[in-house]
Formats: sequence, C-alpha cells, structure tokens
Amino acid sequence: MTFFENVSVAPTGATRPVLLLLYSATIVMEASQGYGMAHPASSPGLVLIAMYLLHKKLNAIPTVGPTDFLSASRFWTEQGWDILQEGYNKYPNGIFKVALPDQWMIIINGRRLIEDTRKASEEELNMTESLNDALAVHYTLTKEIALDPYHVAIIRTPLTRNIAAGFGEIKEEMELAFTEYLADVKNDWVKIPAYKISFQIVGRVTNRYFVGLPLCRDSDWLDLNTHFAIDVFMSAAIINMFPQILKPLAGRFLTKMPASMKRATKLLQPIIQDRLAREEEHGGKAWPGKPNDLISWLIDEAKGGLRNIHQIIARVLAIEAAAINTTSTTLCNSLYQLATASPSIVQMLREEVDEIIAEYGWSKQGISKMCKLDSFLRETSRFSGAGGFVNRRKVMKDFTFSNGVTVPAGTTLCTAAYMHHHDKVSYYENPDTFDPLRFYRMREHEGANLRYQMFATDLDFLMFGSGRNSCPGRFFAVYQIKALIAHVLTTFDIKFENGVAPAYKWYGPEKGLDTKAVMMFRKRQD
Ligand code: HEM
Repeated sequence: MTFFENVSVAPTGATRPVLLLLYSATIVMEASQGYGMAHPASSPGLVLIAMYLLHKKLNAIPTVGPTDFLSASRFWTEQGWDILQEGYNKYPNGIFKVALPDQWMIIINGRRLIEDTRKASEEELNMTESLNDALAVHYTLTKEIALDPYHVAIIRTPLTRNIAAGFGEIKEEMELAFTEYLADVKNDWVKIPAYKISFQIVGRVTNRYFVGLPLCRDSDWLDLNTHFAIDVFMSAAIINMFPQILKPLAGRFLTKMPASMKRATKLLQPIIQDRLAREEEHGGKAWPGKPNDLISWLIDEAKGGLRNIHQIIARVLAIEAAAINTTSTTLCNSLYQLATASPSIVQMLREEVDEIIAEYGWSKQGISKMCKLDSFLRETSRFSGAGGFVNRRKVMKDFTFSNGVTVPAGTTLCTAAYMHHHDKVSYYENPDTFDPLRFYRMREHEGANLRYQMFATDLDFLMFGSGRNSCPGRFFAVYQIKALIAHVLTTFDIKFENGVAPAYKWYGPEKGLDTKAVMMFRKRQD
C-alpha cells in the first residue's frame, strides 16, 4: 500500500461548496500574504468579496475529475492519470483544473500556453514560490532557503563550469562504486536490485563531486542524503494537507529537518569549520589546497546571516535533495529501457561508446560526443520519464493567457509532462513508439545539433522544465547519467530475467518506477 493510498479518504460526493470555500479561503490568504495586504481576517467583509471574486474566476476554468473535497484524494491513485488524460484530450491547447486535497491545480496544455509562461515575469508567475509551497520549504528545509535561493546561481555557474575539471574524479568514483556494489557480478548472470543500486551509485558519484573524499564514501552521510529527498517530499505532502492557518504547527511537528541537521552536523561541521579557519588564516577566499567543491562554492558565495556553519549545512542538504533522487530515478529508468532494448540497439550504442572512448578517453568532451546515447536517453525520458507536474508556477497576480483565459492570483499552474510528451497530434511522430534515434535524426537537421541534446530545454521536452527557471543542475545530471550508462554498456550485459520491463504504476501525475524490480547483470561477453 502506498503512502497516498494510506491517506486517501472515502468519497462522499456532497461537499463541493465546502471544497470551494476551503480552497478559496486558502488562496485568498496566500495571495494576500504574497502582496503584503492586510490579513484578510482583519476584514471579514473584504474576505467574502475576495472569495466571491475568486470563486467566479476559478469557476470560469473547467474542472476535470472529482470536485468534492473528500473525493479529491482519489487523484492520488491510478485515477490521476485518467483525469489528466481526459483533461488533455478535452482541452487541447487549453486550460483545465483538477482538485487536489489541499488546492486546485491548474493545468495548461500545449506549446503556445507554455510559451506564455516563459514570457511571463516573476512578478506574474513565480517558480520559487510554487516550489516553496509544493515542498513546504519553510518547514521541510529552512525559511532562509525559501527566502534566498542563492544556491541556484551556484549550481548554474561553478557547479556546472567545473564538470570538465572534476570529470577525472567522477570517473574514478563511478568505477569504484560499480566494482563495490556489483562485486558479485562475474561471467554468470546475477540478480541486482536496480533501483537501490541506482541510488547507491548516484549517491557516491554525486557526493565525490559535491563534498569530496572521504565524506563521499561515509555510509552514514550516504544513507542520510539518499533518503533526505524522500523525507522532504513525504513531510511536505502531509503538511500540505493542513489548512494554511495550521501549517506552522503541522510543519513544526512533521518536519524531519532537525533530525537530519543533527546527523549532517556531526559529519559536515568539522569540514566547514576547518575551511572557515583556513580562510581567516590566509586572509581571504584563496588558500593553498582549497578543495574545488560544493562546500567551498557555498562558503564563497554565502552573505551575511547565511554565512555560518548551520546555514551552509542546510544548503548542502537541500542541493543533495534536488540532485540525488531525480538523477537516481532517471538512471534506473534508463537501465530498465536499456535492459529491454533490442540487441542491435545495444550493439549500436556500444560501438559508439567504444569508438569515442578509444579516441577521447573518459572525459567530458568524449561524453558530449556520444550523440546516439544522448538520443537514447532523451527519448527514454520523453517516453517513460517519471513526468509529473512540471513548469509549476505560482500565480502572483491575475494572469491572462494568449487564449484569453485568466488564472487568478494565489493559484498554482503547471503542465502534465507525460501527456505533453505523448501528444498524439502536435509534437512527435508516433509518440507512443520508443524510437531511440528520434533525437539523433532531429539533430542532423541544419542548425538543430544543439537543440535536441538531452539537456537542451524545449517547448516540446519538459523533463527539466522550461524557461529561465529550468533545472540548473541538468548539465551535471546529464553528464553523470551518460557516463554511468556508457560504463554499463562497456562493462556489463544486462537484461530482465523474463525479458520484460516491470510495469509502471501511476500515483497522481507521477509515473512511478517499480522500486523492487530485479535486473540480471553479468560481465560483458562480446
Ligand atoms: C535527471 C535529473 C534531474 C531532473 C529530471 C530535474 C528536473 C527538474 C525540474 C523539472 C525542475 C523544475 C523546472 C521548472 O519548473 O521549470 C528542476 C528544478 C531544480 N533542479 Fe533539477 N533535475 C535534475 C537534477 C538536478 C540536479 C543534479 C540538481 C543539483 C545539482 C538540481 C537542482 C535543481 C534546483 C535547485 C531546481 C530549482 C531551480 C529554481 O529554483 O530556479 N536538479 N529540476
């Protein structure tokens, strides 16, 4: 039984007005806080007018799926997929809303409306605010992270710029991690729990780059940060079931952040303390032997009250949470796809990897030349990537789309990635067919070489979001995943025992991987 099945409530079908009132009250309160308005409770008359207007604006957007509060939890079952697909089919290039237990989610369909969101200013549609809400960042992480996401610029610049310089270490850790976690794999087929292994290997490689030796091999540190993202998502899901007014109380008791901070402090405090002391000793940021890693980049950029040990530790945890879960699940999904690919496709990918490694060695440059592998992985993410709600934006002031529909301030909008990637008419030829060289061929068209690389964002490919807020860690994630799959291709044969990939399961908008699936590995035989 899943978390969401656990908390679902039997539908009653009779509470629609209550739902509307509850949503309206929540949205009115959130919108008023966003604009520094007087608290709505200070003027009940104003609240009623605001709720009436909001109700009217929300009513103008069609609803798909359950409309009553108690049945809204049905969305968090496999019915979520049916509801979204129904809305996608019914309103092509249009807008609809679905009821979630704590709010309306407004879904925008199609390229044209996504383009509108890209052009909107942060004062109109805001990604950070939507993330702060979705992950209850004030409570599950810290209020400083919610208020000042300076780490995004660090991921975008030093973390991404240093990939080439750090590639030798990434490669070393990758090989060691595979050797260690797949120690039993020899010439006979061995069963391997792919989901678990994906987290272990990504945890090791990511941490070698983020925090270096010896911490990247510390079992307590790895255990903490490979589970931390799940803790954040789970706590946020429960906190978000409480009405706005009770969230501070719920947040205080339901967050796991204090316990995680305690564990992290034991391991990180001495490292940060030592680096701050060296800085002081040498009178500045540059000192001999300074590690070129995430801890140093955070210390270099932290300002004012954010420049202390506690705040730096919280920031490291937050970045690990953004990086490890997403990269591990993408790696696992890619392994599932590779294990069921035809021998000719595997052969083709191997030839490409072998030739490039022979010419360029294991380097960032070599990895970027693996165009067939890149296409295979981008297609895997398009075809069967976890999807979910992407391009989440909080509506900061009433926003009118180019099709004339207005979404009210205080609501949240997004796009359903899977439906967009499988659109039957608009974007991809035969979208329900897995075509490993789809993007390779598209890159051959004049001027399109860079446009269809795996990390390139595009109105038709939403794995990393789109526009100015698209994922800043996507370059690191893609180089890592490509290197890991290239290593698997050169070193192992893989398959599923019965030749069939495990079934996916839908949870609301998410296409969930089978976390218990067992794959077969043996040393490469050809
Ligand atoms: C395959 C792996 C990954 C996937 C699929 C992924 C996906 C995403 C998506 C969909 C968004 C939202 C973008 C939008 O709404 O427009 C996002 C944001 C973000 N990602 Fe990633 N991500 C991945 C890896 C990483 C890594 C490795 C890091 C850190 C090194 C990272 C850090 C972030 C951060 C900090 C944000 C928020 C950006 C902001 O506030 O502007 N991600 N990611």
